[in-house]
Amino acid sequence: MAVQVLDSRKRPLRDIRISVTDKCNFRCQYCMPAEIFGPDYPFLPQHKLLTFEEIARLARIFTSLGVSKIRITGGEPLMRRDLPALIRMLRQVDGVQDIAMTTNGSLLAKHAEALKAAGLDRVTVSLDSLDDERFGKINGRGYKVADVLAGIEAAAQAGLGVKINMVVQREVNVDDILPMARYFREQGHILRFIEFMDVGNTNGWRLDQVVPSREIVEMIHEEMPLEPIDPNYYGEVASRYRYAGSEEEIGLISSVTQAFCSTCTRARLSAEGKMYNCLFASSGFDLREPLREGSDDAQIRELISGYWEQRQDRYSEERLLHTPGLTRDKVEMSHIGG
Ligand SMILES: Nc1nc2c(ncn2[C@@H]2O[C@H](COP(=O)(O)OP(=O)(O)OP(=O)(O)O)[C@@H](O)[C@H]2O)c(=O)[nH]1
Ligand SMILES: C[S@@+](CC[C@H](N)C(=O)[O-])C[C@H]1O[C@@H](n2cnc3c(N)ncnc32)[C@H](O)[C@@H]1O
Ligand code: SF4
Ligand code: SF4
Repeated sequence: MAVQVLDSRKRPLRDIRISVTDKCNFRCQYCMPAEIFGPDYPFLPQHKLLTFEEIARLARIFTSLGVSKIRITGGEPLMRRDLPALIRMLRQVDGVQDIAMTTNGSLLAKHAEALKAAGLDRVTVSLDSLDDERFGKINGRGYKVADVLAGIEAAAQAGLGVKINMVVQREVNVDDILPMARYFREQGHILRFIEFMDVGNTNGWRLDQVVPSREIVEMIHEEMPLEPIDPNYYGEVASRYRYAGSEEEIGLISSVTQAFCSTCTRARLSAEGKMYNCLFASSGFDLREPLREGSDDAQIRELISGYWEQRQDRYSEERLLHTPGLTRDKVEMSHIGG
């Protein structure tokens, strides 16, 4: 029977987001700008990555503390070899109710069936534009929209649940909001609009580039009337809206204009085995050393619960109080996976 561990603001630990690699085949400017993440960038060497056995062991310990939802992420998680083997191991962990993966979709067509067969429940595919030229610039490597759409199609065909994530930036892809909404409504997939966030230290974030969710809702509502609907579960990141008179819906992830820290139940595990209590944390808590130095499950469980219990993080609620220019050092998004 799992024990529910609470942080200093009484928030339970429910989700663990596991990054399986810090590498990616894309170079999205808002996450891994090519000028920083170049050929000499010191990505993690293989021996520093948690093995699948180590990840599965940690997952068992996390579920004993109340976690029931696992999200696999990266970097690009499909860059990690033999990912279905990890999914198979996680599927066998008692207490895991939901295994999802966030991916850029470019390699998904090849792997969707094997992932489903291994026990993956659903994928969230990131796509910021349906226009090839714009998308090629956004992903920094000229990848085509068709590659990602093929991945989405293959995932749906394989029987995986599918959602789409779109990061919206004022001077980049506001014109894509309506075409994306129309297209994914037609396809029957939930599209979620994410406010551009100041993750990491290198993505050149500016508040004036953030398109507030309210504005996105108004824009869509004018063409396709929307009505708000209740969250699916406590602490859901996205606010949900339904196209009036239908079952089709969209989501808005408003980390900048309507922070949701007060119900944040998410811990993150980096590919090298550090636990982070916030997407914007400056440092993580190393679990790889105790794993490799022979600590038993009870000792590691104690370390994890202790680290969660002292958690006070609520970066997004405080963001706009920070003095410009005095920002703190933050972990990179590609390191802990969003
Ligand atoms: N600031 C902040 N942003 C988050 C947090 N969790 C997710 N996000 C952002 O929201 C985006 C969407 O996250 P997903 O992983 O698709 O959302 P999710 O809540 O796991 O989705 P569902 O399980 O489908 O409800 C991420 O890529 C991040 O950019 C969080 O705890 N804080
Ligand atoms: C870091 S990526 C990792 C998984 C995979 N590579 C992908 O892109 O889906 C996870 C999510 O974070 C989102 N993301 C990255 N940088 C962001 C930023 N600065 N603001 C908002 N969302 C961001 C991406 O769009 C993606 O949906
Ligand atoms: S958002 Fe995802 S696809 Fe884009 S650079 Fe980051 S990790 Fe890669
Ligand atoms: S900013 Fe940190 S505490 Fe707030 S919702 Fe995001 S991860 Fe959770």
